[in-house]
Amino acid sequence: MIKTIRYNKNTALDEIFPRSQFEYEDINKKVREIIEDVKANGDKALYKYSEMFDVKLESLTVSSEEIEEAYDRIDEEFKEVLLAAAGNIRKFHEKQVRNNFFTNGKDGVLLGQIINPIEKAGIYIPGGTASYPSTVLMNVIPAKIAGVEEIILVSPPNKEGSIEDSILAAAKIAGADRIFKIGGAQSIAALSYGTETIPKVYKITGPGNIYVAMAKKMVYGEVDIDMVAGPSEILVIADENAVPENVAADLLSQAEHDRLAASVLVTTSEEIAEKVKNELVKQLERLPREETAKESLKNNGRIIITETIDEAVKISNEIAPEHLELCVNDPFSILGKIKNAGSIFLGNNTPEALGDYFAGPNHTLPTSGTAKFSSPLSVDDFIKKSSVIYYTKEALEKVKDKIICFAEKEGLNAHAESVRIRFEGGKK
Ligand SMILES: NC(=O)c1ccc[n+]([C@@H]2O[C@H](COP(=O)([O-])OP(=O)(O)OC[C@H]3O[C@@H](n4cnc5c(N)ncnc54)[C@H](O)[C@@H]3O)[C@@H](O)[C@H]2O)c1
Ligand SMILES: N[C@H](CO)Cc1c[nH]c[nH+]1
Ligand SMILES: [Zn+2]
Repeated sequence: MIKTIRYNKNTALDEIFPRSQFEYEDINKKVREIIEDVKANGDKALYKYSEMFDVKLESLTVSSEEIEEAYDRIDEEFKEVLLAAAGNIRKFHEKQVRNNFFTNGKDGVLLGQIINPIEKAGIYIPGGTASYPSTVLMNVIPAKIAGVEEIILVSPPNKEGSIEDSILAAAKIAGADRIFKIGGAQSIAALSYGTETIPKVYKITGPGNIYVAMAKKMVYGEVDIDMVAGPSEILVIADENAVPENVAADLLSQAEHDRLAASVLVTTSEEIAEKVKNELVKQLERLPREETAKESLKNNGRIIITETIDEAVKISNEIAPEHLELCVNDPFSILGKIKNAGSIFLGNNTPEALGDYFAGPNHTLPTSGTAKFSSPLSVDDFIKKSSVIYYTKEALEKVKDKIICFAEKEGLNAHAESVRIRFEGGKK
């Protein structure tokens, strides 16, 4: 069910953990066709794909009455949980806010950087095999803090043709502006090109399955995207102090997301490796999503045994997991060696699920090794910067010859002339 590998210095890292390339080429082709179809045929294509993959729809729009009714229907206990989680997420993300800055301008030169929110953002909330109100909070709250004017949320409808109450309630709490019942690659195409019903946005954020992740990759350039946040991943580094029951439970917490999710244990302890393996079998049986988790462990599950924690860290840095748990005696002592990971969880009492729902940092994180070059979703994803430059004539005169020299070296005489003309009336 899960492969065990003994690492030694000669083992190639791509032998240890080749992320499953399962059906990727076929999916790629299919996603491209869906995007082209939506681009050409708008809503008509959306209704067609919704019927094909999800459910036949009468309308794509969720009305504000439907949102209010859903909010009223959810139970009080869950409402309080949503509000408390939203509070933690807001508090954490408010620390990410950047300010404009300007130089003092005393020398006749004023330089600065001003921040503007992205005006329209589209947020994808997965909904195919599970419902993710937590992802609503994680995406909408940073957009709201950044000051995005129009937040458009899309999510696939359930079999009854509606969006779960919990998603709509979370959207109301977080402050989404409009909600549409459409999922998959077709919804990403709709947000990228616009249709009769769905507005085109400037940036799309939010995680999803392989169809969604590939579609986001393909529309990048037409719109901006946050990252490739695909099937979930967890890597646990464990020494002999780890608790096998906890480690197994945490590995399964991500395996249950998707048959292409990845759960990896890297440990220096043979005993922990064996015990975690046995625990996985035991705990799997109790899971309602047993089949998904089992398939995920088969596709992308690994137990890797190393000699040292440094080797474990090296492997982890190479895999660059979405979530990394450090279940070792002194997790803080190895934190400084971690180079590539979306979110890092320290010690035996910090389960990954704490980050998924409640602690405050974002759970939309880079997957598939992209933590080597990208970061968790943040307020930064919903802003953009403009530079500001102001010179007085005296200040420009001091540097004019240098600019003219530079422009002429590049053979761009119109550039040189645009500076010269301000001092010599355009004559050489
Ligand atoms: N990284 C994160 O922050 C994060 C957070 C939550 C969930 N996730 C991930 O999001 C994903 C959710 O996946 P999901 O499937 O439950 O929901 P989803 O909403 O991502 O995907 C459902 C959609 O996939 C499309 N689809 C399904 N089968 C298809 C097919 N055969 N051909 C074309 N399109 C098809 C349908 O349009 C459907 O609406 C999981 O991989 C989970 O790990 C990631
Ligand atoms: N673990 C997911 C990110 O990979 C986020 C999530 C939402 N709900 C439960 N988990
Ligand atoms: Zn999760």
